[in-house]
Amino acid sequence: MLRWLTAGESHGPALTAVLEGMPAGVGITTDDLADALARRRLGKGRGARMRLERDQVEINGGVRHGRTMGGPVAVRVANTEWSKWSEVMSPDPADADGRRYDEPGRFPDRGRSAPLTRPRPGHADLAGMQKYGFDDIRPVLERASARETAARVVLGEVARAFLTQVLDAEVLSHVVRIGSVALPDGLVPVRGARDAVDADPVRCLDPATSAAMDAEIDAAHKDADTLGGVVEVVVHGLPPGLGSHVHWDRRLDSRLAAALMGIQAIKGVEVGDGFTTASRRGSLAHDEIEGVVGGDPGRLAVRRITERTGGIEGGMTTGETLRVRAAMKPISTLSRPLSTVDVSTGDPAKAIAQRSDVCAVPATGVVAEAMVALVLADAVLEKFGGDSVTETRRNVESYLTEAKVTTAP
Ligand SMILES: Cc1cc2nc3c(=O)[nH]c(=O)nc-3n(C[C@H](O)[C@H](O)[C@H](O)COP(=O)(O)O)c2cc1C
Ligand SMILES: C=C(O[C@@H]1CC(C(=O)O)=C[C@@H](OP(=O)(O)O)[C@H]1O)C(=O)O
Repeated sequence: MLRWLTAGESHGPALTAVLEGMPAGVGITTDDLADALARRRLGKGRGARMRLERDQVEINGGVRHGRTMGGPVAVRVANTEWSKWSEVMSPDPADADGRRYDEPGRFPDRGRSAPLTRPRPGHADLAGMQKYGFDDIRPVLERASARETAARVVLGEVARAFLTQVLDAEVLSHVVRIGSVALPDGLVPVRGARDAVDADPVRCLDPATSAAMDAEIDAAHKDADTLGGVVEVVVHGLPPGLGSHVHWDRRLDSRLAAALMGIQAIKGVEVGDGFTTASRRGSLAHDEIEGVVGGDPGRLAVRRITERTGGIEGGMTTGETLRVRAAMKPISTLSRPLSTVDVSTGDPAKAIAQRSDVCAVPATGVVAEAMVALVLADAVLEKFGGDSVTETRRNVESYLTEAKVTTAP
């Protein structure tokens, strides 16, 4: 069983990520993690912070000479802008001279240390203040911020390496909607399409749609507004039988949905054709099955004729391409801020409006890949076990070799 945890604040010294349960022998390097973090910074619509800041990644445990050792993998992702925030976000109450950060007059111009009291509708600000009894939004926004997704992406990269090395599976994502602009139905990235998708400014497969999405972001930016959209994660190379129909929390679709919903600003999840399927008749909703000639003698090879169900039936992978979507709401920090209440006075006010992303949908695809990779790595270990990559791979091979019915590629 895989377990993972992240810690750290948006403007803190570093994020910390821990992944427990990864077998030994997974090939992973600091450069692999840095490349994954660089992908998360890509994409049109990100705010000034993405240009100013750099991720500094360091593996602090669980990996030796480029291979996992079976112990918890610990990673630190430092923030190069920390020096500008070291007083505001100091973990200790006083500096080296013993002067307290909360002493009256300590911050004459207040600046970043001034209490934030005008909660943004749509962010975690108000509910977080109410829940934890804060009179300042700062401690809420620091942890609610999607800066934390950098920590998930490094762990997801370890999971991705495991899936590649055990199954030759490939996890990739693409953007299928930004605001009102949608990719035409039926365009799904093939194996190996990741670099081409990443090279596009909005991580969209189709150049004409990409240009329209680009223009949509420019228009929202000009209007001091923000946008959401939809990302799709596609996984090639999974065997049938990950997850299970026998209990709600063993269903793979339930686990994927929870993981995707756990990403900041995700408000909807769809498996395969999901919501569209709900409007179809049964005769056009499912993937009919056919036998494939020319398979191994003595066993049956099958495939689905269409790809509507997204590669999951009964909470289990079918062996077809897995396809899940996540819908992201528009960013809630608007430079033309929404109405709110100043909680220090009770007066009507405009919400805090710091620099912010206009659209973070392309980056969210990379985060969604990480979450899907973690859930799938967990499901692979649940089904096949193994304390080393070699052992897990051997278990996969014997399952596939002995299967009476195989899913044809
Ligand atoms: C990659 C990414 C970047 C984001 N960037 C911003 C941002 O710049 N400004 C903002 O207000 N929200 C941003 N968000 C969304 C907030 O983090 C999110 O709305 C907030 O934590 C409240 O959670 P909820 O939307 O799930 O209710 C981003 C989300 C993601 C996934
Ligand atoms: C820092 C990241 O995203 C941040 C996520 C975020 C939010 O509210 O979620 C708000 C913005 O930060 P700030 O308010 O400091 O400008 C984004 O830049 C990142 O993705 O690395």
